[in-house]
Amino acid sequence: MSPKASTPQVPAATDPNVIRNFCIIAHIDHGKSTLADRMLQLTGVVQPRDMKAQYLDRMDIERDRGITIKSQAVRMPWEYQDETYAFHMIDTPGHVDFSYEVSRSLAACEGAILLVDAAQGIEAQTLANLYLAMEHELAIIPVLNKIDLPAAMPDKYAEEIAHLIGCEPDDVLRVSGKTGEGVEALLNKLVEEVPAPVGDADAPARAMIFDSVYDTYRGVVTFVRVVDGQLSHREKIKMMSTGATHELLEIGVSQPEPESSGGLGVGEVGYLITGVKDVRQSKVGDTVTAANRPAEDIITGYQEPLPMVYSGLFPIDGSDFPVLREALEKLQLNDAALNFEPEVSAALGFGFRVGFLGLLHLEITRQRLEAEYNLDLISTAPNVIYDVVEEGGELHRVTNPSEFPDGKVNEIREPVVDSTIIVPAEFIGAVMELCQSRRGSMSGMDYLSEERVEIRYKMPLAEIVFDFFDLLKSRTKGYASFNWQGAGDQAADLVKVDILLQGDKVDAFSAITHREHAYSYGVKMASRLKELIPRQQYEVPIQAAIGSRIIARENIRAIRKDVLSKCYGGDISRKRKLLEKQKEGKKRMKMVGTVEIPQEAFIAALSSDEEAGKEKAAKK
Ligand SMILES: Nc1nc2c(ncn2[C@@H]2O[C@H](COP(=O)(O)OP(=O)(O)OP(=O)(O)O)[C@@H](O)[C@H]2O)c(=O)[nH]1
Repeated sequence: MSPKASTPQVPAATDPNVIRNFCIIAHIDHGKSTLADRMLQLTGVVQPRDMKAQYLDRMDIERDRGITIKSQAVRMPWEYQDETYAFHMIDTPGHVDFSYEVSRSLAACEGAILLVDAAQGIEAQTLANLYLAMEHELAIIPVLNKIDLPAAMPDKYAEEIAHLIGCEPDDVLRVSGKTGEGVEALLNKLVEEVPAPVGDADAPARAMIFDSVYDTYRGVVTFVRVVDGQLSHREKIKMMSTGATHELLEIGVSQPEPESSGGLGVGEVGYLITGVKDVRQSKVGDTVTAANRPAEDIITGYQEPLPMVYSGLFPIDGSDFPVLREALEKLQLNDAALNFEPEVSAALGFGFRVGFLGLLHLEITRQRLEAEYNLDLISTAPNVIYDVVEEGGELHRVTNPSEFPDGKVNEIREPVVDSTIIVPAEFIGAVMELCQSRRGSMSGMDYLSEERVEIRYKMPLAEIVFDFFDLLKSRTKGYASFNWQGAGDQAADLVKVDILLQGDKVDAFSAITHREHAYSYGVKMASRLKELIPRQQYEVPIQAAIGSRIIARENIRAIRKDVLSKCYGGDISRKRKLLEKQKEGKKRMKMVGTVEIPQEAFIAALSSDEEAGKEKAAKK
């Protein structure tokens, strides 16, 4: 292919035969960033004087402040047997909530380094991504890292990895990202083992988006891998899922600082800037083509990011509602998976029903809303999506327990997941017991080595979203690693439990649970609320109900709180002060039916068991 007009640093449309696209699959802390540092150094793209630990991670921080572009894909030159090769190292998000994005990053590569800490062995998260890489038919380069550690057991873990991917233990490379030992050999191995990209240079352009990020100054920066043809500076491009067209204001590669070029050709990985302001116009998995000569077929595998977990977010101070709306809209610019719609709750006022990819996604979003936008929020208990088939055959997608139909239903379906747990063999019993108590059914078990096993369970998503991982950790002394992926849905015996105060339903406390767990949920909520709601001037019954059937009941006894009782003598100003204070307190009460509930009671009742425990202890 003939090179096109280009800036001096980066020739556009490099010969695909010298391109090697790879990613690094590793568990947190197994040393991905440190190894990447050594590669940047050895290939000479970062000069020794500019080198700082975790170079690429630091760029993230800068990007968050809007200064530079995050380096999702770094280009590095490498001399091998008198030829200069171009490596593209592509970053993969690590967490299961973002597994679709992981899959797109893998689809942009031909090879993957499987990086395993030589003192720890492989973990469930790594395993899940390894299987994904195998599905994409990537060349796998197994590598043990941290061999400089005294605790390293490379022979033992080389056996484990060899057994897992079907190679010889001697094929497993041994490196130290810290000292640099073995890294050069690894780079040579990448040239030898990772296939060059294949594509049709003369066909209409097709490039797959594997990441897109919002940059305050430059708008959306889209990372693509060109499959066929080529994309050039200033040309009009088209997003194939939406048909929207944009002009390519800038195109280039990161090495690792962004450097613009004349274009990108077959097999090349780089970034595009079009000036759009919203990542939803540049979605991960979508295909980019040239507007004046569009391709016919999209690159397969595109999926809309689908929320798996829903939760209601309400500002504690009702007047913050517009701030919350604006904040969510801003976050959405950089998070195509976040979706929300307004929700009104009788108990909590105006807020939003927000869909998330998983609990981590929820936590990150909530933290960002609180930290960056100074919001105090109540989030309702997260729930999964249920398909409810009513008696007449009508299908309801229920994302909020309060929408659960009251009438008779034919069938309720809930999402299930395939989960993988890796533990030392001594904990098999504990893991099985826990999974079974969460309605899991075992789908398999394999010994990775004599001491470590991989256990697979099919489980309802609703059973793992809350506290499953915490329980798993505590029952396995912290040794378990856990991963899951969606596996469709199945029918289940589920019911809605309502909580009533003085006979009125409190929508924020309604929950959908398995029939067997309904009773314990009802009892728990009723007794928790009894503690949290102050006595009123009349008796207040708290009830838990399935439909019209009451399954649990507590009473808050009547009392009139006399704030002046301790105020002896005639100091009128002190009395006034106490009465003022009482008035202030009342302002923060919410009226639910005829019952006044302090805001704090909602927060405490909706917090997890663990948090509730902490709060209780703090009060004491
Ligand atoms: N002794 C030794 N320590 C290493 C080596 N590689 C990484 N480390 C250390 O292991 C820890 C984790 O390394 P990182 O490179 O941050 O690991 P990571 O996988 O990128 O971690 P995340 O960014 O959290 O995903 C750091 O304290 C490193 O200094 C190595 O080869 N030898």
